[in-house]
Amino acid sequence: MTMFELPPVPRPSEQARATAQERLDGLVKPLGALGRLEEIAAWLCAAHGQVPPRPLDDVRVVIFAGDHGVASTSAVSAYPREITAAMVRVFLAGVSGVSVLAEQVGARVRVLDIAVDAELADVAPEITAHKVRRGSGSIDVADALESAETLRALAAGRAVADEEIEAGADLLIPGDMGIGNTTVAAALVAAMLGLPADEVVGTGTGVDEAGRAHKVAVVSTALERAGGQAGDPVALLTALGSACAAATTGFLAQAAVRGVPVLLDGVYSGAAALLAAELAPGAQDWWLAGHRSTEPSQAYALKALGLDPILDLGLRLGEGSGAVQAVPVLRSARAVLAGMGSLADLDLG
Ligand SMILES: Cc1cc2ncn([C@H]3O[C@H](COP(=O)(O)O)[C@@H](O)[C@H]3O)c2cc1C
Ligand SMILES: O=C(O)c1cccnc1
Repeated sequence: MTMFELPPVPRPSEQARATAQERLDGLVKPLGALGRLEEIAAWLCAAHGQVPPRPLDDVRVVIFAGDHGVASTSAVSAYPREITAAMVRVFLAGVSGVSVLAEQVGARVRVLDIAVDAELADVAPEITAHKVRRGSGSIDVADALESAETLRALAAGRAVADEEIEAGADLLIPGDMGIGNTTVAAALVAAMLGLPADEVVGTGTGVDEAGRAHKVAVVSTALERAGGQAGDPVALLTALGSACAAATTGFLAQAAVRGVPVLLDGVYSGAAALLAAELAPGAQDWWLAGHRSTEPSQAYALKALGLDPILDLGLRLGEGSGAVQAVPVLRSARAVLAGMGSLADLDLG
């Protein structure tokens, strides 16, 4: 087991959750009539240790961008590797899918070049402050990273979570950008959960059936090459992950260590969450799943974490685009607790 020590994850307040449930039961509605909204309201109270929970005004998306060697050496995506760097410019220009959707809910978007296979320091120096390397290794033929790079990427993700929390984040959302990353996510989930490649590989950006079969072969080869590291998340990230996967893992683990709620997004944050929960036991108590991706590995990851997606819109974009759309649901859950009258005050004439 690779040594990677994290501070313990605090427990959300069970007392606040119970108080919230009592309050919800007394609101002016039939018992349980607000369904999942009630569960989310109680979850937020447990996270904040108070009833009602605090407003979720400051929502921050962090996009971890990087290239994956598999996309250079093998046809695993419907789009070319160069899209990754090009999309970083789109995020900076504020016209990406997640940029537009985040604006709808007043969330900020920050993009970081963790391992883009291009020189982006001239474009925006601040985005390369946590860069680990240019591209990660092609997992079917070599390790994705050196162990020291994995540790650096994990530390970078943790440092970014700290930066955002210290700047006032009420809610964090991980985003991803990296052509080929659904192949890496599938490999990580398969290795963690002991599943065959064929169960977890999806069509990503839209490969056809032959393309999916090729992805299955690539993931199977990678799993055979890396064999038997399921119990060691750091070794798994080194062998089958990428710098972005490790940074996202560190980000999710550190948010939990700091007791700050997270809305997970799609397939990439699902895979990272599985690893982060292994590194930081109890971290999943601080996360909600924003939406269900069409990628099968996300469903396995969420099930293993005991998380049930809030939205199911058939999205397959990533970037944090699904999670940001669940933000209004969380705000509604809070508003119900903060504003509804009580059944006891009902005037029955
Ligand atoms: C223009 C464009 C914008 C994107 N934004 C997110 N992704 C998403 O698609 C990629 C993963 O799918 P695959 O494994 O099939 O390559 C990642 O970059 C992910 O963030 C995009 C993909 C494209 C083409
Ligand atoms: O759902 C996702 O997260 C996803 C699906 C396909 C491609 N990129 C991301």
